[in-house]
Amino acid sequence: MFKSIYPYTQELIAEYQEHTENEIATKLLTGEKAYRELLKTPLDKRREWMAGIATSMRNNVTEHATIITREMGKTLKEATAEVLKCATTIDYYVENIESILQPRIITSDAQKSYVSYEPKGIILAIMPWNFPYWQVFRFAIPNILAGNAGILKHASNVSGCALAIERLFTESGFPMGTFQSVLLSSKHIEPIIADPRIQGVTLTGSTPAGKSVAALAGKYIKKTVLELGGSDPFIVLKDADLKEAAKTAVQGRMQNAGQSCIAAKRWIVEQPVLEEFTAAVSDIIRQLKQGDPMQESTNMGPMARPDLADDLARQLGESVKQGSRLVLGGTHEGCNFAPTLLTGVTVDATAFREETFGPLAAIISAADEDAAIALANETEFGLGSALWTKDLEKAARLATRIESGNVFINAMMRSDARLPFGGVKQSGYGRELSLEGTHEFLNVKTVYIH
Ligand SMILES: O=CCCCC(=O)O
Repeated sequence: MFKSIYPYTQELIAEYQEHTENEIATKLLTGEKAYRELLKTPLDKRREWMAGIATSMRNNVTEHATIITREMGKTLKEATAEVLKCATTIDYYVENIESILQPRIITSDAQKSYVSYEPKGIILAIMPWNFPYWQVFRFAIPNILAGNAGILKHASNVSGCALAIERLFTESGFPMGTFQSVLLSSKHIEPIIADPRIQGVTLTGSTPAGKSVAALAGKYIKKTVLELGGSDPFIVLKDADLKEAAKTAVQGRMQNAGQSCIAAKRWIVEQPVLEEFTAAVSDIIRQLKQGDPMQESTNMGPMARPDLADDLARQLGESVKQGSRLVLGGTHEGCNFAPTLLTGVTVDATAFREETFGPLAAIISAADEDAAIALANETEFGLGSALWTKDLEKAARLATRIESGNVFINAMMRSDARLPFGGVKQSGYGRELSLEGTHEFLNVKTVYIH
C-alpha cells in the first residue's frame, strides 16, 4: 500500500494499492493503442485537447493545489503557482509546437534532404514528489503534443497527484491511455523499462536513482533523460546589487521548503561584501513565517517527510562539527525545519559537499572572483547556478567558466518552457523543455531524396 500523509500534521490522508502485474499489462496495451491512435490524429486536434487541460486546471486550480499541499506540504500559494505554471506551459506549447516539430531542410547532394521529428511510442516518466505536477507536465506536454504516449511512475507519497493528472488527460478528449499513472514501487520497474513498447525513460530524482534507472535502460537500449541532484552555487561578487541578491538568494533557497534540485544551495560571496550580505540575508530569513501551509500568511511549509528533515539535521550537525557557524534556525520538529543559516562553510563541510534538500543556506567566503568560480565548480553536480554582478560583460565571460547546464545572471535560477533545462556532471544529461527538450524522445529521422 502507498500512503499519502499530510506532512504538517502527519495525518494519514489516503492509502493506495500498488498495481498488479495484470493491471500494468493492461496499461501497456492501452498505452500502445493510444499511441497508434495519436499517430492518426492531426496536430491541431492534439493542441485543442491539450488547451482544454489548461482550461480545466485554471478552472479547478484550488482543488489541484490542495492535493499537492496535502500530499507533500508546500504552501497552498506555492502549489497554486505550480498548477498555473503547468497551464502557462501548455499555452506556450500549444502556440509553438508546430514550429518546434517543423522538419529541418538540409542542403546535401540529394535533390532534397531533411530531418523530420516523429513520435516513437510510450515514454516512461519516473518523477519525484517535490514539484508533483510541474515535473510531470513538463515531460507530458511536449511529448504528447508530439505524438508520444506517456506512463508515469510517480513518487509513492504523491499518488493522489498522479491520479488527478491522469484524470485530467482522461477527461480531455485524448485517446484513452494517452497518459496513465502506474502505482508501483521502484523495485518493480524493470519489466516496464524492458517492455518493447516503452521507447524511452525520463527520470527526475536523485543521482543514485538516476544511476540505477540508466543502468536498466542501458540494458534494454532505451534512451534516457536524467535530471538529477544539484548543489547550485549562488555567486555574489563585490559589485552586485546586494539588496536584490540577498532577497533572491533567500527566495531561491527557501522556496518549497528548500526542496528543489535547483535551489540556491551554496552562497559563494566575495569577501569585501560578506558581512553586508550576511546581515541582509539574516534579516530576510528572520521574517520568514513557517507553519500551516494552508494559511495565506505562511511563506514556508513543512518538509515532505520526517526522515528528510532528520537527514538535513545530520548534514547540519556534521557541518557545525566541521567548523561552520550556525547563525539562524537549526531546529526541527517532525517535518517542520526552521529556516537555517550557516556561515563560514568550507569545501570540506557536509553542507558544501552533499546536496542539502531542505531550508538550509550555506555561506562560503571567496577571496576574489577567480576563487568564487573555483568554489562554484568544486562539486560533483552541475545543474543550475546564479551569478550576481553589475558588470554584464564580466558576467558573460564568467558564465562560460561555470560548469552547469544553466547560468542565471542577476536572477533566480528557475525553469521556463522557452528555455532548455538540464544539467552536466552528476546532475544528469539530456534536456527538458523548449525545442531541445521536445526532440529528446522523438525519432530524428533523416530523409534523403535522390
Ligand atoms: O527538483 C527540481 C526542481 C525543478 C524546479 C523547476 O523546474 O522550476
